[in-house]
Order: sequence, then structure tokens, then C-alpha cells
Amino acid sequence: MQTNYSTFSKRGLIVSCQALEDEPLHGGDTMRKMAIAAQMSGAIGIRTNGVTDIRFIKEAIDLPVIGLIKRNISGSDIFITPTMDEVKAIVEAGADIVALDVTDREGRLERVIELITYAHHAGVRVMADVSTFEEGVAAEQLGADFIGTTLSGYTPYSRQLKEPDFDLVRQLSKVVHVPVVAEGRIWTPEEAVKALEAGAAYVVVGSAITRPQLIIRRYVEALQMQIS
Ligand SMILES: CC(=O)N[C@H](C=O)[C@@H](O)[C@H](O)[C@H](O)COP(=O)(O)O
Repeated sequence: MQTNYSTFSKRGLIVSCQALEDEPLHGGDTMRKMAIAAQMSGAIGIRTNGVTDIRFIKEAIDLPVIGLIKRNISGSDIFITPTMDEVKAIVEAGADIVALDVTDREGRLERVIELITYAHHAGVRVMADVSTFEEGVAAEQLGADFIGTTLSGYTPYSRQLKEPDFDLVRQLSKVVHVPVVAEGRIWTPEEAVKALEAGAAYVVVGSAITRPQLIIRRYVEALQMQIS
């Protein structure tokens, strides 16, 4: 479907609709339904994993879609759109924005420019998933169009928080000139608001909306704490 970019002219919620093969909601049809629900309720964009899910979602709704491909490569810790193969597949599938790892690991910052350039030549924008302030600054210099705090807590050297990394959102928003996307461990509307207050242009919420098995576990654990 033709993308309606106008939703991105306002700050707002991006819903991450992702279910890997080992998750109960895995499947293009399920993720498409999640994305339709997101659009119905006022989300301004979707983030999703894999060619099938990108295609299913693009067929059904006109919100901008951020596509990524998670792939584990033996001997590497980089798993969000690690190579050119994934970038090409995401572009081919019709995503509007490619999300990729822009962390300072395994010489990634020297190599990732090639992936960014490819996406730009294909008319697709790039969201850099970073884990630290320094990586966010580097990502802007490398030409990223959006900078997401996605990987804070997921690299060994970044802040290891149970909560969202609001400080990273705040620090980056003060310095970079491209939109900062708050992403990672945002579970409540109050936290989403706090991310906006910290300067985020957009707020990505994933598990708290689209991973029922994690939502259910939180309830069960909360009850068990009372019971035992
Ligand atoms: C670290 C990693 O692999 N993050 C992935 C990136 O796409 C997804 O599994 C997350 O669900 C997404 O970032 C949204 O975050 P949360 O589900 O916490 O709202």
C-alpha cells in the first residue's frame, strides 16, 4: 500500500509487531492483525521483523513501516539486520525505513556506511539502533535518518537497566539533529510520556503490546509475589 508519511509529521507511538518463530503469535497474519489494531488506535508507525511480516503489513495498512531482519551469525553478536543481504531483502519487501545495528562492535561503525548508502540509494531511510550516546552521535555522522535507543542494555558496555534508558534519550535529543526514537522496555503509557518529555520524537513499544506471553508472565509473577 502507498505509504502515508504524514503520520510522521507529529510525534507519537510506533508499535513494534514482532514474533519470532518460537513465539506463540509468530506469523504474517497475526502480525498484520496487530498492525491493523495499532493503526485503528492511533499509532503513527509500525516496526516489524522479517520479509513475510513486512509484506503482510504493507498490504494491509498505509502507516510507515520500519523493517528489520533478526539473524544470528555464528561468531558475531550483531543480530539486527547484520549484513547487506538483509538490507536488500528489507528494501525488496517494501519497508519504508530499514532498522540496523549501529553499535561499536566488531568494526561495525566502519562497515555500516555501505548498508546505509545502499538503503538511501534505494530511496529508503535508515533507523540506527544504538546502545550508547557515542554510538548515536556516530550514527548521525554516518547518515542515519533516525536514531533509536533500541540496544541500550543489550551490549555488554551499555547501561544495564530494567527500565527504559531515558537518560540516553535525553542526552541524544540535546545533541543530534535527526529524530530520536525511544525504544526498549517501555511498558506503560506513563513511561511513553516520560520518553517524549526526555526529547524523543517517537516512542516504540513492542512487548507491552504485542507479546502476550510476556504480558501474562508479568501478571502471574505479580500475583505469585502476593501469594507466596
Ligand atoms: C533488543 C532487541 O532485540 N530488540 C528488538 C528490536 O527490534 C525487539 O525484540 C524489541 O521488541 C523492540 O526493540 C521493542 O522493545 P520492547 O519489546 O522492549 O518494547
